[in-house]
Amino acid sequence: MADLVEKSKELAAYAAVDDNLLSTHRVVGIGSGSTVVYVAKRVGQASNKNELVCIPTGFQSRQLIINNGLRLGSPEEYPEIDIAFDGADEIDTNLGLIKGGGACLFQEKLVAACSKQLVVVADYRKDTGVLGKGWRKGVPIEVVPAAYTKVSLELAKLGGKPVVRSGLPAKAGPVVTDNGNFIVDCDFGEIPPAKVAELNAKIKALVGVVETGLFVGLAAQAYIGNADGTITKKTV
Ligand SMILES: O=C(CO)[C@H](O)[C@H](O)COP(=O)(O)O
Repeated sequence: MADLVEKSKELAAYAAVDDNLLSTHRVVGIGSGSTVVYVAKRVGQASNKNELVCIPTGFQSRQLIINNGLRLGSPEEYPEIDIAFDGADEIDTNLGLIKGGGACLFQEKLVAACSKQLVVVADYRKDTGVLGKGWRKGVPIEVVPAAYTKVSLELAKLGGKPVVRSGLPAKAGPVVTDNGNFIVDCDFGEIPPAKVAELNAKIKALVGVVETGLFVGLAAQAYIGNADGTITKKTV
């Protein structure tokens, strides 16, 4: 099982890079998570790797860029990104996403918003069709620490079950993001594809919320590695 999942991540990532990284591309966003490890490896093998600048979505992503011999840039220097590759926790039929399992959702959304094209790479477990059906419950929400109790109360009024993400067993207390904030994982149950944008807007409107892990209208394509060694390609 673990081998199948790992193989499907590699399949999806390699195919996504091989199909979409063009010789004309110069600025490439590199997402976060275990599937993106294979993206960074494949970009590091590209014939035009020395002409690329790679924009990270967090600490892990920076390390992947450096360790694969790629040139590191920042959204500050490169606010226009040709293409970005990133993982997802769940993918719906409109290519709406839940992201932030690795607590990198703010920088992931920043890079996605700067990119002309976001290509999602994932194993078959993430292709849930409807957000909120996956094994990892809840929408990750990055919240300024001083506001977490206020925001949690308001998320409950929106119908969610908020839980501040704990750092245990590595840390007693909340997970702290690369931006110094907390993550509140809020379970809203199943979110129909047509309702994702509305829920995202309601959460974003709460004072103290930095960003949500709901990605709406950002992904252009998804590459899903299947357990049988095939790839499902989805576009909007
Ligand atoms: O959003 C993310 C990190 O914040 C990841 O892309 C998401 O959690 C998927 O990770 P993986 O490829 O390890 O399943």
